[in-house]
Amino acid sequence: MLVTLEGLDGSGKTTVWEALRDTYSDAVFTREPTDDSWYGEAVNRAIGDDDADPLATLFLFTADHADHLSRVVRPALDAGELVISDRYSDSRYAYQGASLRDSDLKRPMEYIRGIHSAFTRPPDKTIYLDVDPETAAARSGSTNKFEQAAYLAEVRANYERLIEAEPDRFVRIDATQSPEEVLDEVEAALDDILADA
Ligand SMILES: Nc1ncnc2c1ncn2[C@@H]1O[C@H](COP(=O)(O)OP(=O)(O)OP(=O)(O)O)[C@@H](O)[C@H]1O
Ligand SMILES: Cc1cn([C@H]2C[C@H](O)[C@@H](COP(=O)(O)O)O2)c(=O)[nH]c1=O
Repeated sequence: MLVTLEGLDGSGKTTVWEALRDTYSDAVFTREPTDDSWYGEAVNRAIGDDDADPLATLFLFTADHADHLSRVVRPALDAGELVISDRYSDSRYAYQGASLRDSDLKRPMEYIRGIHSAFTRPPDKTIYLDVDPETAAARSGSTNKFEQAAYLAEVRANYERLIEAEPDRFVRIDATQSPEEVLDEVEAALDDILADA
């Protein structure tokens, strides 16, 4: 089973993902962008480059996803493992959907979903840590072009569209709560997900 954690920068995904390692010690913990491949390194260069072309950036993230799928996600799922990924394809739909809003693409999010549909493995469940863009930007420190409240507001609107399209896949958690409360709710959600599997 593939469970993903999604949300704005600073929503607390990595804090939760790290804590879950103790409780679900048999699971495979992974993330996007990957932190152990040259594809991930290329993505991180694009994140840090204010002049990086948004369409080129989409394809770098998508290449990293293809490598992540074939090298980590599919083998683990084929072996019957529980995979928990800190960010996954929805990040691309939400973030690059916003970055490409003023491009020549008519419907960027649909275009990006179309590219993925030919090869991706969709998540079985997605835990969405919901936080307002101002809190997200403040917590993340606004250190790069993605961590800006105005941009994150567009990203959040895209996440809402994704949730509206697939309400059964998403579990929304109020991520403005304390870290302890957020973790409790995520663990309860994950227990329910695994019990229903
Ligand atoms: N529920 C919370 N309440 C207040 N602060 C939090 C909460 N969860 C995480 N933080 C703090 O917010 C900052 C960002 O948290 P974290 O790295 O987990 O977020 P993230 O969603 O993984 O962000 P990014 O996507 O940018 O990596 C950290 O300083 C963390 O300690
Ligand atoms: C996977 C993915 C990520 N992003 C953005 C979101 C963040 O601002 C950075 C890095 O992610 P992290 O969780 O802070 O390490 O990249 C994106 O725009 N598109 C994606 O597909």
